[in-house]
Amino acid sequence: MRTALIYLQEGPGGLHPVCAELAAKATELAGDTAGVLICRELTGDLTAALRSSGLSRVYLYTFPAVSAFRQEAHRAAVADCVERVKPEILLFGATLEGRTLAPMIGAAFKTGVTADCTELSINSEGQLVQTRPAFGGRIMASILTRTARPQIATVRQGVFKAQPRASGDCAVIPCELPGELRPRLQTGDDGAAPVLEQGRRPVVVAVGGGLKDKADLVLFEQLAQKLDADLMCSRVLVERGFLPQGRQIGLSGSAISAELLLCFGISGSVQFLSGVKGVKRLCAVNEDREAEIMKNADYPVLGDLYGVARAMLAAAGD
Ligand SMILES: Cc1cc2nc3c(=O)[nH]c(=O)nc-3n(C[C@H](O)[C@H](O)[C@H](O)COP(=O)(O)OP(=O)(O)OC[C@H]3O[C@@H](n4cnc5c(N)ncnc54)[C@H](O)[C@@H]3O)c2cc1C
Repeated sequence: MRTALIYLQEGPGGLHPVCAELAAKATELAGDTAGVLICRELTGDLTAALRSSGLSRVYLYTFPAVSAFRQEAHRAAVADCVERVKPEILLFGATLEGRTLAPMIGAAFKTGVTADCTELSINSEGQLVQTRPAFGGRIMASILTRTARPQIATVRQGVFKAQPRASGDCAVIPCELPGELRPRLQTGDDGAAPVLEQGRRPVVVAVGGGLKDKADLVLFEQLAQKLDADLMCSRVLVERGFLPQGRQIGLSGSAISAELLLCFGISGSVQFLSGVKGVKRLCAVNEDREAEIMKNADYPVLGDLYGVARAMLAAAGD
């Protein structure tokens, strides 16, 4: 029987939402589905999330002293789990954690990784067909990992639908890392900085090429702070060195699924828009009424991005 293993990432109140989406897809792809979870301790929230995941079992690595994502610790645990389970398929959410780990595991097992898949299926030869946009989104490529195993793919949040289940059985198999890594990890000091994920708050403020100067970011940082929002950007601002790549939305950045996205001075390229498909409401501020983003916005605001941002700040009581 084919086994699909999913990397389970902790999230607010249990697991990251992409885990339930991957679990639902894995059930379609394989008769046997399992997860690998790395955490400080198995909390009640995590246990509840595992029970409703539909996975048959979870391999649990507890690092009591490691409070955040540590790439060396997490890589070692996932690699150990892959050795034990020998899955045909290994899926990661396209989160910062998933995007960091998938290529490391791919390299360790000398197999391929397909990033940001938009569809996964099994062909007549039992291989995983990994479909994703290529050439800037102009074609869809179907990629096979012909011989090496596992077949590894990352998938962004919102691409597949979660299938909420009634609480069921999910066996928890406690695992320990073999070798010298263990004592070092248990002290919590593997030397790596924790990775923080951006763009997960319900409101996101995004700035783009319309921003003239790096110093102008202050206005949008203030607005984001006032709205309790994450500040994100288009690729142009990463290229100009205004903001780090971790804040980029789009095909080669993060996909977000905010309740409300406020875009300032962003044209709405196909690459940018591919990262906002999961957004519930989009407000675009642009001085060009013909800009693509204005056609895609629920609330198009024709005007100068600085003037509108100042007016919003004033309305919010600043
Ligand atoms: C393979 C590939 C991957 C890519 N991946 C990404 C990606 O992940 N994310 C991404 O964003 N891009 C990506 N790009 C780049 C993408 O094609 C665009 O170049 C980019 O999205 C443009 O960013 P922008 O709309 O912010 O800037 P611009 O195209 O410069 O648009 C600026 C907008 O601001 C408006 N504006 C200017 N001044 C003002 C003002 N004072 N007030 C109001 N409005 C104003 C203008 O009317 C314009 O619409 C990728 C490209 C390729 C080829």
